Amino acid sequence: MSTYAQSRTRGTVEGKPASLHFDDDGLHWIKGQGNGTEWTIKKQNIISVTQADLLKDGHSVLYTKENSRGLDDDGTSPLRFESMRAPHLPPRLVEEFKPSEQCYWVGPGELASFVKGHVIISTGSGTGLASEIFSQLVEPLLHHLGLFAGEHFSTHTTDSDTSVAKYTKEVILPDANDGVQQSVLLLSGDGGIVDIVNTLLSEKRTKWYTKPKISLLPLGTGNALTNSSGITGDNTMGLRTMLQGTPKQLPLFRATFSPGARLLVNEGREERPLQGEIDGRTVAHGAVVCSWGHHATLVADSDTTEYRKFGAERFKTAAKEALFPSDGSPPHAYKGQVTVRRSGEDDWEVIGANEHGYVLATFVNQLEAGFTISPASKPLDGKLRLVHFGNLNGQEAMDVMSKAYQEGKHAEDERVNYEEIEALKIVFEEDEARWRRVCIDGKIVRVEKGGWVEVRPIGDGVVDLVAR
Ligand SMILES: Nc1ncnc2c1ncn2[C@@H]1O[C@H](COP(=O)(O)OP(=O)(O)OP(=O)(O)O)[C@@H](O)[C@H]1O
Repeated sequence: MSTYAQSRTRGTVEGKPASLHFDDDGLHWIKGQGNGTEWTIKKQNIISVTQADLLKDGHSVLYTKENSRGLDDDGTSPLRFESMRAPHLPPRLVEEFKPSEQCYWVGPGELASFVKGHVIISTGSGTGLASEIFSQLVEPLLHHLGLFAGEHFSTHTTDSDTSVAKYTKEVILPDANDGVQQSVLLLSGDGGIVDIVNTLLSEKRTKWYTKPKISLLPLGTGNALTNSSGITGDNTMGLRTMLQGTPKQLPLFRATFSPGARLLVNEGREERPLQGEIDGRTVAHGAVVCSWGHHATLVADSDTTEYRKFGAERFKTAAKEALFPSDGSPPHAYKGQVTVRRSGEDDWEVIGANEHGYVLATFVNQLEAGFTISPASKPLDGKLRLVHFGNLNGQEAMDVMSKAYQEGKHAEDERVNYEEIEALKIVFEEDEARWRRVCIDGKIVRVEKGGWVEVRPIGDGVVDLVAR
């Protein structure tokens, strides 16, 4: 007798007799007496297994299915939602994909009486697919779970780069300050989280303040947070983690700037004052990265409508342009003084000479899927790590950066300083403004001539991130 025959479970699929089998590859079933075609739902596509309401002992398998897409990515959601009613599922499958009882999005129950639900759809994130993915994948799932807009959650779709901050200030913060528990489903890249966190930290919080729980779906370009916090890694666009994950405090850093620092918006054409101020100093908060040099330049130069069409490729294209300028000149040598403070030490130590290529402090393991910038970083460990190299020529810099795509091998390269730090300070000695741009989680801050930035982790969190 085959292994399949020995391990199969007799049951039904959509009301018709079938024999089912679950293994590391997924859920397989054969209709009827067990000698027909085998059907499979791949394990990586399974979102969850829930109790089917019509059948007391029955279950539904909730999963994603690939949409066929045009070669030119025509704006269709890559995945759509599907479900399959099947009582008598293999017990291992039911156990492995049981949703968390603490999750608000599992369906209307006791939690719905005291938790408020919000869905934020960031239309400007990534390649602009958030609305489409909400309607083809997320909303059908929520409907299946018995959750409806207006009744169980409020929906907010962004129409500008200040939408998320405004919604946070006007809707989420007042309730958080009154001690109301809130679950936020955020369809965006890292930028959406940064907007929420900076708004919450720049306003007054009461002693009743209750941290909103955020489920982040990877709808941005790099999606550093989802790729580094165990939210992705399957083919459900973060929905499995939304239903099965646990809320964990999101570690944050504070970047304190000299007084002339300004946020650059609208493809760098406009500037705005920074939102945050603490003890009279200008600050910005982040959960991913603070950088200066090639990284900040390539993020800033590629944040245009034209570049955004390329998705994560935009970073590689902009990197080539930064390292091999079209006039044949070498890459820019960034002038300034970089110092770090290490754990248990009072003194600041100077890093490198006064010309730099790459200066980056991060909490996360990957800045985009497969680009392992900090191989020692564990999900949400809150440890700040420095990645630095000096003024290398274009080919050398490209060699070093390419190693980040080989599981973070650049960290072992002797040209790279890679270490855990407590704080980083940069004093800029550049005349030209474009070489004084700093990246904070994808946002760009330009510092004035002779200005500085200092970065360190902060102890208190303001949101929890649902992660694995
Ligand atoms: N309708 C809109 N018009 C203009 N800006 C928008 C709109 N919706 C969202 N935004 C802004 O666009 C930015 C998108 O950033 P986000 O980080 O979410 O995506 P990304 O940059 O593509 O991804 P990542 O940071 O993960 O690489 C955010 O700052 C957000 O405030």
